[in-house]
Amino acid sequence: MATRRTTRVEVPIPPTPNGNTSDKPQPPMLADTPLVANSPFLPTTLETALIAIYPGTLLLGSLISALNPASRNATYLPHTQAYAVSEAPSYFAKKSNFFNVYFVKIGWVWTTLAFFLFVASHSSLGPPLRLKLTKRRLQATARYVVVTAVWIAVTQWFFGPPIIDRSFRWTGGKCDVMFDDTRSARAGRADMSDMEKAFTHAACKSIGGQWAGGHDISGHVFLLILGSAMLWLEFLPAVLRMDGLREARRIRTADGLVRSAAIETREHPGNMEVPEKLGYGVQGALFVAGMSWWMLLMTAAYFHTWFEKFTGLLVAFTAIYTVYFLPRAVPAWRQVVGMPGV
Ligand SMILES: CCCCCCCCCCCCCCCC(=O)SCCNC(=O)CCNC(=O)[C@H](O)C(C)(C)COP(=O)(O)O
Ligand SMILES: Nc1ncnc2c1ncn2[C@@H]1O[C@H](COP(=O)(O)O)[C@@H](OP(=O)(O)O)[C@H]1O
Repeated sequence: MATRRTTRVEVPIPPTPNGNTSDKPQPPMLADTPLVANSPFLPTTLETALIAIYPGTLLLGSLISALNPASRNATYLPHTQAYAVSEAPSYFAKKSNFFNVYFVKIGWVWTTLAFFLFVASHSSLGPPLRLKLTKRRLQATARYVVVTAVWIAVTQWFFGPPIIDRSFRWTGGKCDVMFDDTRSARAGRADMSDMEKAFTHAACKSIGGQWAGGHDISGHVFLLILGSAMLWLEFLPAVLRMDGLREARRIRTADGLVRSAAIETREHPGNMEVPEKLGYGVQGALFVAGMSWWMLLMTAAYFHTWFEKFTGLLVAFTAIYTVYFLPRAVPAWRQVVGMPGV
């Protein structure tokens, strides 16, 4: 059987505060590992740059809609969160566009496929394409389950209507059904429970009503940021040959002190097997993350108000922070979900 070529990455161990240096890999003894000054609650410089792409994309989209004459002349309809179909300023401004229907609308399927292709095929998590449960694979799955639970709660179901629909109601929105009195709309209304009538956007649309009056967090912005940020933060630490996203991350250890994440890397502190080729898993995740970026830009340019997009970003960032950053500062939470590449 062919074996994969690997590169061993040595992480330079800087001098300890008392001036000692170590030229051999040392066992992960906390007392001997260097302390780090920065807070474990904060992302590294590279992570900050990666995260800044998201608000940057929302700003760029708003700029496109403000400068594009076709957008400026089109009529924006707040109850559909879109421009009037007959005046759509671009193919991507139509809800029926191919990428919306077959990529975003079933976005969690693509994110899930890309995630598990990566987890099953990348050698940093376990033997590629072999059904072996490793701690890294289990913890990656735990991260996926938590992020998926947030996606379900925000967009699909949260002990009844999802959070997006509940927050719409809390901010004064309602289902306006006055203006559709067709036979099918009347039949739909008769079939529905009182709770459905009052609460869900999907049910409101199905009876020909208009979801109007409240704050409608952008589900597209939320889903596209949540899914793609999860993929980036999973595969970047595993493929980077530099310490930008891996060892430069700071964690709080059991003794309450802050150190480099390298000390929790198994086998040898600071060392990790890094395959030379990207492989299908990383390529798949890159493809889904790239498509998500493009659709995020299109959503930013043609749909929703800026505040609805901003709240979509905020909710997605809260979930990403809880799963990918908070564990660094909270050892008990790190035991459950781990850290990618560690
Ligand atoms: C409340 C907590 C629940 C706890 C449940 C535990 C979770 C365990 C996870 C188990 C694995 C789930 C596997 C999921 C596999 C799938 O992906 S199947 C369904 C795929 N569906 C989608 O991809 C739909 C994506 N679309 C949307 O979310 C919305 O359409 C939208 C993009 C947000 C936009 O909504 P609009 O209505 O168009 O505004
Ligand atoms: N990039 C995009 N391309 C096409 N339609 C988009 C879109 N972003 C948002 N929309 C549409 O705008 C509406 C609000 O989206 P959301 O709240 O999920 O951000 C949804 O309409 P429908 O619910 O009528 O399909 C959604 O399909």
